[in-house]
Amino acid sequence: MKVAALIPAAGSGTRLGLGPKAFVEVVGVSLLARSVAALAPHVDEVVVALPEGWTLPADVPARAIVGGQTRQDSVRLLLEATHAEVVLVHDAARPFLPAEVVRAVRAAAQAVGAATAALPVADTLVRASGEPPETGQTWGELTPREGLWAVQTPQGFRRGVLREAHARARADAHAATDDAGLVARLGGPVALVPGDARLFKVTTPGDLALATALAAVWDAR
Ligand SMILES: Nc1ccn([C@@H]2O[C@H](COP(=O)(O)OP(=O)(O)OP(=O)(O)O)[C@@H](O)[C@H]2O)c(=O)n1
Ligand SMILES: C[C@](O)(CO)[C@H](O)COP(=O)(O)O
Repeated sequence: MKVAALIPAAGSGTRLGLGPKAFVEVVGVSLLARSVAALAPHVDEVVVALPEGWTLPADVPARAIVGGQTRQDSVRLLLEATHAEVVLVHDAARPFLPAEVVRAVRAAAQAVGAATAALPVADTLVRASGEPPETGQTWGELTPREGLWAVQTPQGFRRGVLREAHARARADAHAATDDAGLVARLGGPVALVPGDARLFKVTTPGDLALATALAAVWDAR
């Protein structure tokens, strides 16, 4: 059974503020190169969605397409660019991807049809309320965290399952923040596979500082 890694990397990195985020380097290696290196040994091919006008560095073992306006568009275009039976969708912005998570998501996707890495929420959760001018947002309503998981990538799918979910979302003009949610929206089962704290998404300058510190340990493994 052919397996492809699909890497949405076409974002502009607005919150980080350093240009297209996939090309930002952590200790000399880009987020994209780190994500591709983590997935390539586990799959038959790696396909990456890049911002228009950007090219894949020669030492990154992948095939590139031009991404879309949103992450959801980029993943839909990636799905059209492969014939693999199973796909692993992984954010370029999550560079520290343990091999055991890749293996577990792949196995669950093959067994169930859809699976995602995720972690049980460990913090107290509250919905913020209002925007008072001087103090900012205030405590609104406490949200019980029991049973809540924070969703990561990789997310694995039988390709037909995810194609159908994207087609239906497009027909309904439905936007979602991830791909497993599109499958769940149609009533399909999605397995939750234990992720990893190191698999955080590099989103803000604070995350980049954390990534730089972690890279020293990660690269010495
Ligand atoms: N049109 C888009 C938007 C996002 N992504 C990718 O989806 C992943 C998660 O998106 P995010 O972390 O939000 O990245 P950006 O969109 O670049 O960040 P920002 O929202 O701060 O601009 C990233 O690997 C990003 O490159 C993509 O392929 N195509
Ligand atoms: C797919 C994702 O990483 C799962 O947590 C997340 O939803 C991406 O969100 P973003 O706003 O596109 O970064």
